[in-house]
Amino acid sequence: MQINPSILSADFSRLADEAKAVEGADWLHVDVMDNHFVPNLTLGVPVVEALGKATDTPMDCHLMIEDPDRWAPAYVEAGAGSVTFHVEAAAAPVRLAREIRAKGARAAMALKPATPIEPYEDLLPELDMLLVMTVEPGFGGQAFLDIMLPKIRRTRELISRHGLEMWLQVDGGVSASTIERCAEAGADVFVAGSAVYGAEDPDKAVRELRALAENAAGTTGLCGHQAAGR
Ligand SMILES: O=C(CO)[C@@H](O)[C@H](O)COP(=O)(O)O
Repeated sequence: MQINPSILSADFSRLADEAKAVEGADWLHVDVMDNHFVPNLTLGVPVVEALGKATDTPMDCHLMIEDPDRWAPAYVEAGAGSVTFHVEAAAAPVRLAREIRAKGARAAMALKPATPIEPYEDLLPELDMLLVMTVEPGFGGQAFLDIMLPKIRRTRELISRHGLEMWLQVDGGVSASTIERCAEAGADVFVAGSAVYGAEDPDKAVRELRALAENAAGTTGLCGHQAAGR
């Protein structure tokens, strides 16, 4: 059970300090938005490079951009340990996943709420993680979409059926009141923005979310950076 705070909800004028404020986190979730794939604009390669120098927590870069085939490798070179591209934006998802892995990072693929998992079942062995979006991508602080729970469950079933070790991440509206349902449905990596950075003590919020997820799933897995890495 891994908790990845989303820096979209952090104070961008103090990014390095905000990254250090969650050192008990498994990964730092970095939301890259280009104002084309999603209606918001955040940060790019130079900021990821700078963040990597500011924290020991590995970075999980979620690319909400057009043409990830062109840009994703640059995020690995900038220091991302995991790079997620959207299947809706990728021209050649298998080639891209192989390229990310060949460069030494974990390869992950994201699905927007209206994108089903079933057409992509055969791609699962090419991936280290699948991200089921539980809000429409673009903004933090949105309400969790309960209607995504069956998709989380079906995705976990497919992963098990193929005997894969891959992680199943959820992102959007994850909080103390929704994380247990996600864990019960089979998610094991949880992105949380406002629930972490909106808390008085972000690191404590990470620990509390992890405990809720572990209890819900009946696990007591590794925590912190022990669980991260390939
Ligand atoms: O990718 C996104 C939004 O597109 C997320 O990573 C959000 O940043 C999560 O924020 P909360 O919903 O947890 O506040």
